[in-house]
Amino acid sequence: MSADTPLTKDSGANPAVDGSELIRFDKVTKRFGANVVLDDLDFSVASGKHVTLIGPSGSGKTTILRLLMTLLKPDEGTIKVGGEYLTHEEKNGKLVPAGEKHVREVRKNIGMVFQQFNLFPNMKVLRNITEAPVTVLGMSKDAAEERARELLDQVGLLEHLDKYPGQLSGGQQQRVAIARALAMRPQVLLLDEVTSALDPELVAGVLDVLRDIARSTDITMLCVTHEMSFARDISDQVLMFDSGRVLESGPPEKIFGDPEHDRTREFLGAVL
Ligand SMILES: Nc1ncnc2c1ncn2[C@@H]1O[C@H](COP(=O)(O)OP(=O)(O)OP(=O)(O)O)[C@@H](O)[C@H]1O
Repeated sequence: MSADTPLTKDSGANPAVDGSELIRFDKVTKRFGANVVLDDLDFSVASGKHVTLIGPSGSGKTTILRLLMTLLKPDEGTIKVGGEYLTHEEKNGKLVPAGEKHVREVRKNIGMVFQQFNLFPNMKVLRNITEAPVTVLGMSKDAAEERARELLDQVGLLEHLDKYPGQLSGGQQQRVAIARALAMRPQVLLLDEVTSALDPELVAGVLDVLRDIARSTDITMLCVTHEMSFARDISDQVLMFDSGRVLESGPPEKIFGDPEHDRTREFLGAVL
């Protein structure tokens, strides 16, 4: 299957690239009061692919990531990750709202990096990374520390493992946050505008780390970004959102080079 397999419901089935579909939104609607933020949304992401969500402010991109992190619940529809319902579980042949234990299990497959880093300020860098693997996955402290060192090396921060987050620049903190997310060995990494809180001179270092991860691992990435050249570099697929729906999708060269919709052209004209 080629990387330009369409993802919208209007374009029919979306078989996964390697046969496995990692994320599936099925008729998902999310409202905040009268504001319909996601409108009967269908889309899926194939395992190992890097998918970027673009679109105007308020079009629902971050809401999608927050639903996947179970920070929000859909009003209608279902979400599956790795073939398991995130929003529901099957009991006695019936689909019922998911319980906490089920949600925790499915969510182990998902890592997220937030705009604001969200590191634990009172823990040193190494402990920030080992904490969840030890407490949630039950890894031994030694194994977790070995893995944390490998990851810190990968994000170029090995010499800072004994510092507190407050002693690091924003860009360095964000690279620690990336290492922390990867330490849980998630199948999918969610990236929510991870450079938008950074001083401009720190952006490139973080994006380089993510480019390296995209190139060197088989992790699935779902990324919300306003960094269009980064999106062009790492994406197998770009989804253009408008008013809570996928307006169009395709490989970056198509979306950035020859979009179908005027609305996409206008949006890209404003941000590029
Ligand atoms: N907790 C909330 N309560 C009420 N409204 C919300 C909440 N979270 C998001 N919204 C609204 O949902 C809509 C979509 O927000 P979302 O953050 O998903 O958009 P976005 O496409 O990521 O925008 P941006 O590019 O500006 O981050 C917006 O109108 C926003 O005001």
